[in-house]
Amino acid sequence: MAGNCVEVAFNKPKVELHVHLDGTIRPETILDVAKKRGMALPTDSAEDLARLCMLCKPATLTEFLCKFHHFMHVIAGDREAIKRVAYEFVETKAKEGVLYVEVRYSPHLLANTEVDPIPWSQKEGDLTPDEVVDLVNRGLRAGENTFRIKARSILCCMRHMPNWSMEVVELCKKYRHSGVVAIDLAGDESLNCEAHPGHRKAFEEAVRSGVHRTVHAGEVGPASVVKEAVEVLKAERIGHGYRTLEDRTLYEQLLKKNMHFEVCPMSSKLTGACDPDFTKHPLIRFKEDKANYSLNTDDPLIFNTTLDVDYSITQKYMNFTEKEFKRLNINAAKSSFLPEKEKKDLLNRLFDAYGMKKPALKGGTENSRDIQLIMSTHSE
Ligand SMILES: O=c1[nH]cnc2c1ncn2[C@H]1C[C@H](O)[C@@H](CO)O1
Repeated sequence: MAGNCVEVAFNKPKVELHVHLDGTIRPETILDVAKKRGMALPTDSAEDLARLCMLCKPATLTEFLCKFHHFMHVIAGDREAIKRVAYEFVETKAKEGVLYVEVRYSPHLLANTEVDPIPWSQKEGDLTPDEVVDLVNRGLRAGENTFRIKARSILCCMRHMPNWSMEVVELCKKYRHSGVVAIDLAGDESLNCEAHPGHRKAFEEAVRSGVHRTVHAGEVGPASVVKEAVEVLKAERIGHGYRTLEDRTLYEQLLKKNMHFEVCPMSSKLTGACDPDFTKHPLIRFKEDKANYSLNTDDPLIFNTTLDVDYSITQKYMNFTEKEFKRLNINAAKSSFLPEKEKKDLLNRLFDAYGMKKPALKGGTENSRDIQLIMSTHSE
C-alpha cells in the first residue's frame, strides 16, 4: 500500500470516525475467501487484485462506487469472512495508532436473505442483515481483545435503498449495547430524501429512540444536501461536508453549532469531490476557522491509502502542525458517539498521550474553541 513508504506525520494516538468496513477489506482476504468458496476472480495475485479495486486518479463518486462490485460478492453471505474482515480491520487500525474507531457498513449489502433485492447478484442464502450485525460485532470485539483498542460501529442506510432504512434503525436499537453507536446515510447524494421518505422516517425514529446520527452530505452533492441532513435528518455529524462552504450562512450556522465534519482528504481527491490540488482543499478553510473536524481514510482499499497518508497530505500541502493534529483528535473524541463516561476516558487517554493537562470537563460539552484555549496553554 502507498502508506508503507510514507513517513508518519503524527506518531501519537488517533481517533478515526469515518471509515467503511467494506472499503477496508484486505485483498489477501478476498482471495482466500474466494478460494474457499470456489469463486473465480480475474486474478489470484493480491497485488493485481488491489490494483483492480483501487482508484488511481480522480474519478466520480459513481465510478468509485462501482469498485465495490469487484469484491463484495465474495465476502457477502459468508459468516466466517465477515467476522474475519471485522477482526482484521481492528488489527489494521491498531497498527496505524488508532485508539478509538467508529467503522461503518451496510448490513444489507453483506446479507443474502431478507434483503430486497439480494445484492451483488448472489443466490439467496440464509444470512440476514440482523445476523451480519451480530457477526461484525463479534469480529470487532475479538479484535478489541487482541489488539487493545476500542472499535464501535455505525450502520449505513443507502441512498438508493430507502426501503432498507427502517430496518437499519431497528438494528441500531437492537444492538446499541453490543457495539453499534449510530446510523448513517451513504451512497449517491443526488438522491435526496424528499423523494425517498424511507430515510426521513428512519432518521425520525433514530431521534425518537436516541440513536446518534451522521449523514454523508456535501461530498459531491451541493450545500442543500448538508442543510437537509442537519434540518430534516437531524444529523449530529456530517460525513465529508466540503460543499457546505458554498452556502456561507449555513457554514456559519454550523460553525456556531460546533458541527463535526468527518473529513477524508485522499478520498475527496479520488472521488472528484474536491479539487485534486490539495493546496485548495476546503479543509484549509476549516482549519483557519478552527472548525470541528476529524481526519479519516473512508475506504483505504479503494484509495490505496492508510491513515498516515491522509495525515501526511495535510502536513505537506495544508501546513498542518502537531498542535493541529492534537486539536482535531481531541475534537474527534469529543464528537464521537461514545457514552459520556467512555468519552471522558478516551479524552483523558489522549490528554495523557499528548502531554497535556487534563481540563475539568463539564460533561463533554465544550466546543472546539474551549479546546483551543486548553491547547494555547500548552506548547508543542
Ligand atoms: O465516500 C463515500 N460516499 C458515499 N458512499 C460511500 C462512500 N464510501 C463508501 N460508500 C458506500 C459504499 C459502501 O458499500 C457503503 C457502506 O459502507 O457506503
